[in-house]
Amino acid sequence: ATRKSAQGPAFSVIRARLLTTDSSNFESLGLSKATAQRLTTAFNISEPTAMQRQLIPAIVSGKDVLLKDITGTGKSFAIATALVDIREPALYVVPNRELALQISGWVEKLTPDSPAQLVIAGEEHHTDHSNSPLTIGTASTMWSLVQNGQWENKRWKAVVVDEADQAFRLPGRYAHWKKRWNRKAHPKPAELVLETIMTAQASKPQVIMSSATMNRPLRHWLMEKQWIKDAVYINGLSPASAGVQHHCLIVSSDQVRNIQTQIDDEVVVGDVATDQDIDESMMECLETLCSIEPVKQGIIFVPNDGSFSQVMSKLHECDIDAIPLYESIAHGTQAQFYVATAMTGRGIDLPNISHVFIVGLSKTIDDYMHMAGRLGRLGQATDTAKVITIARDSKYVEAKVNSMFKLMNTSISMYAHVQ
Ligand SMILES: Nc1ncnc2c1ncn2[C@@H]1O[C@H](COP(=O)(O)OP(=O)(O)OP(=O)(O)O)[C@@H](O)[C@H]1O
Repeated sequence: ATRKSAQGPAFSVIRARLLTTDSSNFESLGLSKATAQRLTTAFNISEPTAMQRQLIPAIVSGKDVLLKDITGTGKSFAIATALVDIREPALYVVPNRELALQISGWVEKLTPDSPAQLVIAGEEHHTDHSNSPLTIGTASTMWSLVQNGQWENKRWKAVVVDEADQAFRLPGRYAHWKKRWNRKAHPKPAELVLETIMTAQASKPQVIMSSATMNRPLRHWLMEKQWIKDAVYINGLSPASAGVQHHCLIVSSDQVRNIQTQIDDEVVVGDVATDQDIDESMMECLETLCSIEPVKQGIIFVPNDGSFSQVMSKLHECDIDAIPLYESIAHGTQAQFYVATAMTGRGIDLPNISHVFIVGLSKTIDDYMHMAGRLGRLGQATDTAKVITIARDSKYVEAKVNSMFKLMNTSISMYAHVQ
């Protein structure tokens, strides 16, 4: 189907559910026999998902791609696989070094003789694989290389921006004009890196933008910039993961209670304002949840880097086995709990996660979806999977959380052990 957009050029809309052709293996999608075999031997993966059946041929065709599908459907994995198979200079921009390391781990398993070049902060990652076709890194580190005159433009055949909404962080529809001006005056590193590439190259590279939460304004902004032209738009529409329970506990100094869901229909739109501190009552609630819940492995999301050490030391004081998420990704260290922020946990895929704890209100709905999206990936059995938010009792907390869940079309379940 082809749809004419009022604000941008025409682009193809392909919906995974409309698929009719036979595309039940990776070779039939355009990947080489060697890559298809490697997927089976190294990952035990032989059948593409519905979304991947659209995505891989689109990448192989060399067209620009806009990709949206729910979290955990194999977007990053399929993009990396296709780029490895194409073997031409490709740049893969990610929001955090954790995701860069995860993807480069996949690449190493796919092509042990040609590991990706990493462009991320941290001396320990500075291994020279500059002859490798694939470069993976964070926009902030790439931009500092550009500024220091150390950036090597390779005449990229393809440029990927994963978690594109996070990379460009356009102001929301209801953002104050000051915020809009500020955003214009201070472009994000991903924007600066793409400008650098587009200016340096005579022919535009293929551009692939992906995110579970890529909205229409972002798509139009990308087309206005002319970074995306005549793109294949893949809206995966995978069914939301069934079985994940969402709870929200409201904590004050003298009680922990379930959120009230029957409240006046007050809709709070736009970014949810959040209080960034974690107080003693919230920490106690977290500690209790960590001990009473049957957690196989859990991710604890904290509001910011400042809360990190506070949460880590409290968990250690209580003998709870917790480490920063980065340590697990970078060094393969295993623990029962991993601590992350919304930013450092974006896109991370860990197979055994049974619980997500979000301490403090999510800043935005998108943040919530990405944090909760560490669970129920690719239809894993999720009958005990839980996302539990621990929010401080404050004036509009009920209205904010309820309107957020309403907009996500997700229901909040009552948590059994409290009133
Ligand atoms: N066709 C497939 N069959 C089985 N497993 C797959 C397939 N494709 C990818 N996977 C696995 O699915 C997991 C999730 O993949 P990935 O992290 O790429 O998802 P994502 O859609 O990018 O997630 P997010 O939106 O959270 O960034 C990975 O562990 C990967 O090995």
